[in-house]
Amino acid sequence: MTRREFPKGFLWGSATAAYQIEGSPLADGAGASIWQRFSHTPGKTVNGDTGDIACDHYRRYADDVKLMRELGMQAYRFSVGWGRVLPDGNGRVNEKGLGFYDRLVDTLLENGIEPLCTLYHWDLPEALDNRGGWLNPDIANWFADYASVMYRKLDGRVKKWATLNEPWVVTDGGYLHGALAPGHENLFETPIASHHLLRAHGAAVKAYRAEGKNQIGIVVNIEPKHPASDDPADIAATKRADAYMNRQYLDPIFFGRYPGEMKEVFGEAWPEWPAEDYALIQQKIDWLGLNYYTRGVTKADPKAWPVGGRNEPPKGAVLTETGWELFPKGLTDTLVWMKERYGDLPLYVTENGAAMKDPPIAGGRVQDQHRVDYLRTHLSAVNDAIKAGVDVRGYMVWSLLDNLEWSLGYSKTFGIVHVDFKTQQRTPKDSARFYAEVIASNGGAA
Ligand SMILES: N=[N+]=NCCCCNC(=O)[C@@H]1[C@H]2[C@H](O)[C@@H](O)[C@H](O)[C@@H](CO)[C@@H]12
Repeated sequence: MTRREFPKGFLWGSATAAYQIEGSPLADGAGASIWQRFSHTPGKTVNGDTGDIACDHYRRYADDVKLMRELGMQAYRFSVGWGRVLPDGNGRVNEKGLGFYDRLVDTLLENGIEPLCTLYHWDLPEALDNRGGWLNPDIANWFADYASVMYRKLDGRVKKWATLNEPWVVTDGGYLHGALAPGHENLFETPIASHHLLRAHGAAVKAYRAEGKNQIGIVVNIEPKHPASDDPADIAATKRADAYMNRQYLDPIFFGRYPGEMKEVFGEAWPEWPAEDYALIQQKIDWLGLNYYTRGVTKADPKAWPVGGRNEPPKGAVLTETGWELFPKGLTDTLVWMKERYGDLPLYVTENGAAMKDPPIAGGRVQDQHRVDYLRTHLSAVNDAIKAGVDVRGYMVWSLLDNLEWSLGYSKTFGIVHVDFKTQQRTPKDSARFYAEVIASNGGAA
């Protein structure tokens, strides 16, 4: 094993999301989310899987925090179920829902684990979706009001906030391709939802500056886009794919403008926006979260909405169970690119992991060597970015637990801890043992 030095104080942790692990979606006065509705709509998820129970984390959180401590975790990135706290999406606060996150944060701190809080991880209150959701310009204020409720309750104990998780997936999955809640397939709605997500992000950051005393950022999924060949059509499609996924959200935040290719991508569906929107979106942020899984290889294809290019991993590529190419160098390249394009602000890898075909439990072990190898190569890639001068401050493995992989249900498992969904028994996999060694050696075991 090569010794890999990570900076002193590098933050090692794991990540999850409310709807994927909590269960009890309507308990204690919680309001339904769009994922409650979507997962209960026949045909929307594999096997009709829902988050009704999931990992039962709403009730088992104390044991899960204890498990994090046993693994030596220093941080835990979780998300808040907006509807649990504001059942109608705005207005009255559900104190019991807020109380869950209050207890979770205290339990984490009592166990020496830093809480990182994501305000929005895809589970919009159904009540707000019924009023247009991300298509209603008022959602920027709804989101900022909800964020302020959370700041008042948790800021100080939570020192790192993220407004949104992966706005690209929210819109590409939820408004364009219909694969995710709320399940729309509408080219015209997609850029409108994106713009309102960015305005909501800006409004929440502005609200934080008025009363927060710590740090706030945003979490984006980025993957390097490479042309399938040197055919000019492939190269042009790759540029559009890069703009659409990788630059569409951070360019407005850092430069106050969308990438020029967006007009090409959306054509007549691409709207114009007023200058004051960009001023709101451009609120200064303190840190950036990168969710990295894979790279994209783009092949020109006029039928492939909306960039006119489809993802085509090269022959011989090794794929995970979700069909994503193993490409750890892309993590190094992306971290370097983010620093060079957006400046030297603190970066955190807020998600990185893989769905692998795990062997069944045998003798109390899950020998997920593929996942160990994935983590080892990607941690090495993070270390390469640090050596290249990128200010990477932490790494959160996706995910702590096997959980509800959205529309794929429980059929795909990303956890370093196995969950038996019949008994709710947690079993650390070999990858959890490996990760515990990595943490204990500050990366040396990678
Ligand atoms: N081709 N291709 N491209 C890959 C595009 C990745 C987009 N999906 C994500 O990043 C989601 C993120 C989410 O936060 C989490 O809630 C999900 O459980 C994980 C695993 O799916 C990842």
